Order: sequence, then C-alpha cells, then structure tokens
Amino acid sequence: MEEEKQKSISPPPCPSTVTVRRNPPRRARATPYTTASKQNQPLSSHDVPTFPIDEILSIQIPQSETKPTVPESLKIFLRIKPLKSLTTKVITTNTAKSRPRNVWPQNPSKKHIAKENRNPEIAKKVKKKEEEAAAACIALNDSYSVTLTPPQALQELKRSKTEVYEGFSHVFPADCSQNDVYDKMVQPLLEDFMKGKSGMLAALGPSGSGKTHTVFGTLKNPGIVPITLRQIFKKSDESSDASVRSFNLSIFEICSERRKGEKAYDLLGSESSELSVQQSTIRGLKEVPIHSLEEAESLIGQAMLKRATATTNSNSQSSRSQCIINIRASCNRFSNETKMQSSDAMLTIVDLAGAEREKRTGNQGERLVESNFINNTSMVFGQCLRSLLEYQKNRKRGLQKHHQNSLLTRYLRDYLEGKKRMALILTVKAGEEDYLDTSYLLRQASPYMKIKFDNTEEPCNKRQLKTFPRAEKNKKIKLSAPKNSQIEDIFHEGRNQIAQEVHLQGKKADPTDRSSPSLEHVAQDKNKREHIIMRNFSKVLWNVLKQYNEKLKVAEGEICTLKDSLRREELKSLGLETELISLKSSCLVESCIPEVEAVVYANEEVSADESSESPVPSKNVNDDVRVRCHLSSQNDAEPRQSVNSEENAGIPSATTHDETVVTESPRDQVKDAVLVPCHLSSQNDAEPRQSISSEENVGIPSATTNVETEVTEFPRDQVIQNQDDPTPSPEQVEVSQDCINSRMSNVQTKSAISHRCPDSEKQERNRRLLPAPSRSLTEEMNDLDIKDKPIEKPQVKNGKTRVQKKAESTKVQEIEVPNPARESEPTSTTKQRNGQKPRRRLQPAASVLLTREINTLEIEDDIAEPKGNRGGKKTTVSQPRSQGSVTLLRLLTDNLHL
Ligand SMILES: Nc1ncnc2c1ncn2[C@@H]1O[C@H](COP(=O)(O)OP(=O)(O)OP(=O)(O)O)[C@@H](O)[C@H]1O
Repeated sequence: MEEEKQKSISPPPCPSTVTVRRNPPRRARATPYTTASKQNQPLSSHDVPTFPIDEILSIQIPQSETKPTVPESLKIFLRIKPLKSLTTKVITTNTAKSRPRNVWPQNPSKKHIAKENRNPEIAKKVKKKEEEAAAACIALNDSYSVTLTPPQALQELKRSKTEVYEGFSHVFPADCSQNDVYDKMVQPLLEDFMKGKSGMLAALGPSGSGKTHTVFGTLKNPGIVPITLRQIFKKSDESSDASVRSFNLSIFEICSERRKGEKAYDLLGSESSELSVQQSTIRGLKEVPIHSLEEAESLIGQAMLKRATATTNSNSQSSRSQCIINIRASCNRFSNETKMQSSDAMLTIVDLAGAEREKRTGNQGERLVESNFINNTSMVFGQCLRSLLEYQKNRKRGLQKHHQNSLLTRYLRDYLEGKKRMALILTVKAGEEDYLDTSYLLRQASPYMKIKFDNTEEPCNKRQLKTFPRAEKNKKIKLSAPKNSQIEDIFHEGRNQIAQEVHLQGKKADPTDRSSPSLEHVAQDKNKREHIIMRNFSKVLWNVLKQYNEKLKVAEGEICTLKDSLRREELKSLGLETELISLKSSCLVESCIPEVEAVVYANEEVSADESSESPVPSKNVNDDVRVRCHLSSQNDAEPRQSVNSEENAGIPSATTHDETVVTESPRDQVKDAVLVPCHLSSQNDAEPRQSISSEENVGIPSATTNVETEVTEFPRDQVIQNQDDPTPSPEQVEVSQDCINSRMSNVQTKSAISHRCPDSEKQERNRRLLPAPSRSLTEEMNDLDIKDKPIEKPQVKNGKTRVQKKAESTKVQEIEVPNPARESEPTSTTKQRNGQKPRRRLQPAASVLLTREINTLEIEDDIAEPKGNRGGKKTTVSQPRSQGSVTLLRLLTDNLHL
C-alpha cells in the first residue's frame, strides 16, 4: 500500500524522448468551394471549372450617379436698423460727451435706458420717437420681404410709391439680436468653412446703417466676427482632431489717400504696415495664428483701433475704409472623424464703407474725397454683381470686368464672378429721411438675389489650379485595391503641396479659396475608376487572347501545308536523284557503247570468220581487253590480213614441233598449229581447258596476239630486217622453253580475268582443249619472245592492271573495254587505221617454218583426218577443216612460193 501511495504521489516517469513542436504545421483555410467539393466527392482534374470570363464580362457596372448640382442663389439678408430716434439720440449724446475715436464699441443703449429710467421725461421722448419710427418708410412683411413706403411728402408729389421687396434670405427686424444674424447668416458659412469650403460675407448699406455694428458689434453685443471666432474655437474644442487644425487671422483695410489712390494697410502689423498691391494680389500681409478666443478678440480690438474712422453727420465713427477680415483654417493631417481633407479654407468678412450723400454727411475737403472713394468702391462692387447677374442671364454677352476698377473688387474677384460662395447683408435705416438711401440700396441689391453660385469649390483660375493636384494624382494612381494608407499619403502630398503654396502665396493675404473635395468622395471615385479600368483591361486582354488563338490556328495550318510541300519536294528530289543516277549510268554506258559495239562487232566478225573460214581469233585467251580491242581494231581495218598473218604465224610452229602430225594430216597440223598456244597453255597451266576454247581456237589468237604485240615492240630495224629477210636469224629462232612457259603463264593469268565474263559462249570455248601439235609453235613463239621480253612485259602488265581497274570500277563483264588499250596499241595498228597495210610481222620467222610445214602438207586433202589424241586431250580431231582454212593454206602456199 505504501508503495502504491508513493507511486500515486510521485510524478510519472520522464519519457526517454520528448518531441516538442514549436511551430505546428499550418493549413490553408478551406474556401467555400473546396469545402463544397469535399462534402460531395473528391475533385478530379476534369471537374475543374472554367474561368468564368463570360460572367465577368457580362457584369454591368452601375453608372456613377451624378447628382445634378443645383446652383445656389446669392443669399441676401436684410437688417433693419433700430429706431432712428435712438440713433440720433445716441449721436447727440455722444457728441456731447465727445466719445473718443476708435474705441471698442460699447453698448450705449443700456446707458440710455438707465438714464431713461432715471428720468421719466426722457422716457416719454423716447416713446415719441419710437412712434415716429413706427411710421418709418420700411415695414417688415415677413422674414423674406419688406415694404418700402415713401414719405408722405414724396407720395404727394407722386414721385415715388410704396414698394415691396421680397426674396431675401432673411430679414432681420430692428429688434433682432446679433446672434440671430449669426445663426441665420453666418452659421451655414461657418459649417462649410470648417469642412474646407471658403466663403465670403459682405455688409452693404448707407453710412451709419449699422454695418460695423453688425460685423464687429460691441463687447456686450458682439458682431458676427467675434461670434464666429467663438464658434470656431468652440467647435475645435469639441472636436477630437482640433489639434490638427490651425487658424490664422489677417485683417487689412483699403482706403484712399489724396493723390495716391487706393492703399492697403495691414491692421495687424506695425504702425506703418502698408501693403503692396499687384493686381489682385496683396503682398506683405501678416497672418497671425490664433489659438484661443481671447487671443483672437484681442487681435480684432487691435485692428479696430487702427482702422481709419471719422466723424460725420451720419456717423460719429464712420468707417473711411473697406475692412477685410480673413480667417484661414489649415489642416495638418487627415481627420477620420470629419472626413476632411487637408486643404485650407478661408472665411472672408468684409465691412464696406457706407455710401453716403454729400448733403447728409456734410463732408468737405479730404472727407469728401474719402466719400467719393467710398461711393466709387460701392458703385464698382454693385456693378460687378449686376454684371454677374446679367452674365448668368445671358452668357453670350460675356462677363464685364468691372472688378478691375477697384482694389477691393479685384481682390474679391472670384466671389464677384460667382465662382465662390458669398452672402450679403444689407443694413438699412428705417427713418423717413433714410427713405432715399434705403430705396436706392434695395433697388440696387434686390436683383442680386437671382445671382447663382455653383456649389462647387473647384477653382477656375490658374493660380488656384495649383492648389488642387488631385486630378493629376488620379492619373498616376496604381491599379490596386484602395488602401487608407495610400489615400492618406495622397492627401498628405496634396496637403504638403498646398502648404507650400500657402507658404509662398498665402502669406500674402490671398483670400482665394483652396478648398478640396472630401475624402469620402475621392475614395468612391477612386474605387469606381479602378473598377472600370480593371473591367476594360480584362476585356482587352480577352480580346487579345482570342486574336492570338486565331493566329495560332492559322500558323498550325501553315505548318501542315509546309510539311506537305516539304514531303513533295523530298519525293521530287529523290526522283531527280534516281534520274541523275540513271543518266550517269546511261552516259557511262553510252561512252562505252562504241567500244562495246566494237567488241561485239569484232566478235561478230570473228565468229563470221570462224564459221566461214577458220578459227580466227575472236577471243583472246587472256581476255585482255586491250588485246581484244586491238584485235577489233585490227579486224576493222584488215581483219583478214591480221588473222591470216596470225594463222600463218601459228601454223609453222605446229609443224615445227610435231612433224609427224603434220605428215599425217596437214589440215590437222594447220589446225593444230592454230591451236598451239592454247595447247601450250594447257601444258603449263592446270586448267587451260576452262579458259581456252579449242573449238574457236581462242587461245591461239591470244598467244599470237601477244606475240604480235610483242613483235610490234621490236625495234623497227629488226622488224624491217625480218621483213626483208625472211630467213630467221639464229637469235630469233632460238626459243626458250622457259620463256614460253612463263609467257603462257602470263597468258593463263590473263585468262583468269576472263573468268569473270559471263559469256556462255566464251565459257564454252574455254572448255575445249587445245590441239597437241601446238607445242612446236610455242617453241617458235618463245624464240620471238626472248627478244621482246624486256619490252613486252611492262605493256602486258600495264594492260592487265588497267583492265583490272576498269573491271573493278564498272563491273561490266562484257564491257571491259578500256581506252588505255587503244593507247597501248602498237604502232602497227595505228598505221592500219591510217589505211596502211599491216605488217606481216611473223612472216620472216614463220616463213621458215611454213616452208617446212607446207612441204609436208597435202593441200589436196580437203578434210584433215584425225591422227588420234595426242596426249589424250585433243577434242577437235573430228572437226572437219573449214573451207577457209583450206583456202588459207593455199594462199600461204602461193604467197610463200612453196
Ligand atoms: N442694430 C443696431 N442696434 C443698435 N445700434 C446700432 C445698430 N446698428 C447700428 N447701431 C449703432 O449705430 C451707430 C452706427 O453704426 P455703424 O457704425 O455700425 O454704422 P456703419 O454702417 O458702420 O457706418 P459707416 O459706414 O459710416 O461706418 C453705431 O453707433 C451703432 O452702435
């Protein structure tokens, strides 16, 4: 039990090997398609679906919904100044106290109210004034219209009548507050300004109508500028990305100096901060960043103290200049919350100097000049708006460039040309004495209500185009999925560029709008653009693939046709080659035909001679072609002579060696004499019968031919001597048996070549045996060969080798007719061809033998009787002597004078 407890308590034994897998293998997530295929059955290669290119191409891309941009009309607000009596009372009071100039507007109404409360008489007077004011020339119909009623005096004169002016964006009654004005008029502009849209607000009205009061207000009753700044910082505090937005404030005025024209002064700069003006550009304007409301209010109070004012009959602090306040908002980076892009926006508020009449103001001198400048500026401003209105009614007329007539209008050119949003607030006085001023203003400004403004912030001039590089960026955008980082980068780049331009130009108080479209809109456009691009790209790619497929098919067809043509050409080439070979062979044959024909002709001749007369040597024993050709040539020339000579040469030899045979049968002797060489060769060779035809005496001519050839090689002197002297010399008569044997061995060797000849007739001849009496003839021939030996052998050998080479090359047995045979022709044959008679070369040597032989012959015997087989090999015994042989013998006998 204790052991079991110990085991249970003790930890399990450590295994011998531990495998620790630090990074388990990961598998790809199953896609819906793979899961579906796994559920059904394994996917085979044939089940792979095709790429749904058709479906992709059939997708209809929704067209981008282009919202029609509704042009916004120029907003004109009307604010009615409170009671005239109050103002006059205030004026009188102020004149009495001589209020200092350029002091922050105070709230004198409360002071007067307090005084009124303390003095009941004053209160009564005020009520009377109010009653008079109630009978003012202008009456509020509703929030959008007023009724202007001329004074009674004017009505009686029928110079004017009651008029109703309607269509205002809002009409602020006399008892409205500054906040009401802000809420109705400034709030929409401020919202757009915070989104990056610029705007402009201008106050118009006669002098003392409350323009400055509406714009700036007082400490206790601040105007739209302090309220706007307050709202700006309030919104910035509420927003989480307030740190990324910064505001700058710039204030300057345009006034007129005698003989100097219009001048611009920076109200936030030093004392003598005059600004340089070039066309519509004001350089050197100080732009002060504002970080809090207090800082902004302080700057505004500072600017108001610097503004040029003067006391007139209409206004104790009449503004003598056009004052422009610019609030520029700049964004440091992209804000995800507000979706605002990092572009600057400018909110411009203009406090115009009130047009004034000389009679009412009583200005003289310099003030009158100022009044003219003010009136002129107001007039130009009005002309610009009227021109814009007329241009929008009829664009064919073109936009009149009245803005060039004043610095203010040049500066506000974009607004006055309807390119940017702006709003106007008309301040009027309601007293009867102010009827003319009010009527003039309403008549002038009421048509402005029809002016339209495009609600787009796209710039139109070149200067502002530089601040919007978005269009160029879209061209360079990559075809990839949109990413926030990319968008941020793009907007950062645009912001940097804008910041750079602002650094270069914005510091010079250029109030032009640098607004940009929102980020959301840009992202949607980008997505749509990429989608369209990808769709078009896929279509183009598909078409290209189709075209390549068609080209591939065409190329394959061309390849097939080329292959067929190549086969045909190969067949043609083969046919041509075979034809060429046949032509070559035929040419060879034709080249050999004459010789062959010569051989055939010679054979025919020989056979004819054989059949007619005697066994003329038609075939050479040696089968030497050279010899045969030689024979043929001889036959062509004088075949009979050569044959006869040969026969003559052979006959005595037989008689010489075998006298007994001759005595027995001269015919046989003659015949045997002809067959002597063959017989001799048979003695020397073991197979003479196979190569020599005894019937046709083939071996004899060869022997004789050889002899003849050898004889032709004799020196001419010797031949001539032989011819002249028929008696053979002892040297000629001496015949060496050994030489004869060697000669015959050569003959037999040569005959071996002829074994290749398939001629059956030749073979038949070779089977025959040579006659026995030919031994004597061979002895005679050997005598001749002795002297010719050193000369004859090389020729024979040459002939043999040539024949062999030719036989090996052509392998035509019957056509073994080389030309070298002719080359090696003896001079005698050449002479024969030339028509000369062949020499009887053997005559001198054979004549001796013939005389011996012929003496023993019985010429009268026509047919030689066989004398028996000498040596047992004579097969031609029974052959009768031909008629030719007999004739030959007779001729020999006659010629030899036997
Ligand atoms: N709505 C108003 N409520 C009370 N007081 C007003 C109002 N409008 C103007 N005033 C007073 O009228 C006087 C003249 O006003 P303001 O100076 O604003 O006129 P203006 O149009 O600017 O004249 P100018 O063109 O000569 O500068 C100021 O003292 C101002 O306090």
